[in-house]
Amino acid sequence: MNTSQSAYCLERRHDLRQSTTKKRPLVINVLFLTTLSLYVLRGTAVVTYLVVEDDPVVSKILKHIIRQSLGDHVVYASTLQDALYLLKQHRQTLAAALVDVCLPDAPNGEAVDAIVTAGVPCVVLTASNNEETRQRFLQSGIADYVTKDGRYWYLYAVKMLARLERNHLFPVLVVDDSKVCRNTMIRMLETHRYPIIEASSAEEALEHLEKSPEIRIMVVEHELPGMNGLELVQMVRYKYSSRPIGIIAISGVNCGREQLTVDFIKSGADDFLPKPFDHQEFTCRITNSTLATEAFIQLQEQASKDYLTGMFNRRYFSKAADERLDKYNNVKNSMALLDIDFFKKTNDEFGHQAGDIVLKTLSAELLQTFSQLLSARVGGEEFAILMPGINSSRASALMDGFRRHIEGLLIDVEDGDLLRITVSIGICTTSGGSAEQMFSVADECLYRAKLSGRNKVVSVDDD
Ligand SMILES: Nc1nc2c(ncn2[C@@H]2O[C@H](COP(=O)(O)OP(=O)(O)OP(=O)(O)O)[C@@H](O)[C@H]2O)c(=O)[nH]1
Repeated sequence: MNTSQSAYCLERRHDLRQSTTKKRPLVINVLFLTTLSLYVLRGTAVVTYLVVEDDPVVSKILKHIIRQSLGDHVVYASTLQDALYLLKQHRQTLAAALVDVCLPDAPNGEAVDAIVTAGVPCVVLTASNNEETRQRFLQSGIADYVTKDGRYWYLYAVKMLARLERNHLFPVLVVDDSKVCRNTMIRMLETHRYPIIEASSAEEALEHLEKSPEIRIMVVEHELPGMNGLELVQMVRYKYSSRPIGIIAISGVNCGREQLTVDFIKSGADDFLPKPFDHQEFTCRITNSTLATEAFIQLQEQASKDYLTGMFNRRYFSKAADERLDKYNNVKNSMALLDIDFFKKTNDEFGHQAGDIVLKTLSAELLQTFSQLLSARVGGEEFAILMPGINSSRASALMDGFRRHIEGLLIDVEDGDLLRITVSIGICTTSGGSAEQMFSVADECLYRAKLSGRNKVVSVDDD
């Protein structure tokens, strides 16, 4: 490429940056029943929550809170009989239940027992703050025990229902050399629907973390054979610094506990819990850690993804591309830059919303076609695809196939308008170089594709 072309490229990149900146739910109303069942669509799966409550005032408050936080799909019932009927009806989709202890036909928690026996995570709602009753239910396998002590407790109970539905996404690694202690913690965690992985030593825990990057919470006993819990926490925070893992340290050692707590927190533990601990204290701390980890994951997502299309953004692409290229050191790697042709016209003629639909459609096509590859939206109407280990001719064939696919696509932009678009693609192939260097060469090729008529693939193999 000559100098004037390069200069044009820079100008064009500048323009592009400027342009980038512009930038079945099922409702069942069963009258006269006061069992509440929620049907919430999460993706394609229908999730049902069951709430059993006979007090009309409490039911009304719950209905209001649930509608605000979980959805608008509520069914009521007030008796054990109704609860059993709904349990049977919705067994396949029941995510969790909120159950009153005292019902007209079940005054001693029989409904709670039925729900627990059916294997549904259960939050008990009760007017009684009796310690004996609390312990009886906790030992029977309920997830939580909430007293009817005002609005904030109802809010908590409903939040807990939602939590129970999501906990399966947060595998917990339990690290303790005592099988008895592990089993006790596992029983508590199971009532909250956490997937569990066990380790009896720090070394075993590290193996699990290496094999299972989806581990989100780690409970670590300090006294372990070999490497101790504190050293394990230090190593995990060092080795997996960007991984979202909530860590709770535990210890039965009394002597020097204050210093141990401080050491753990300084080393990256989020919490410290002295043994022995109460069922609820343990699960509350696990819940807090899960919430913090979930918030961290959301922040990571927001920082790495494009809001409109859900694709990765340029910042994430550059970093992740370099990491992938490092693993493909001595082979040919390719990177493609793809840009929609005359996209300004689409916006001008059909409106910005139609333009957004085009961008979302193209993104979905890219994600589906290149699901095994790293792709991203790197500018307003510009996308990048990294093809590690793929040579120039293969990369050109792949991209030309995609170009033709897009050319043949009819995009429904609502209002009955069906649009056709074309894309121009530049490809850089090289056996060395950083993601940014490849990006720059691919951009020059893209410019040439545009200049020579658009709806084309232009590639360069720089070796
Ligand atoms: N609808 C929509 N348009 C966007 C978005 N981001 C950038 N654009 C538009 O993308 C268009 C890019 O226009 P140009 O850079 O002139 O390029 P073009 O019209 O595609 O022409 P060539 O690339 O030369 O074929 C501008 O109209 C931007 O407003 C977005 O998020 N949504």
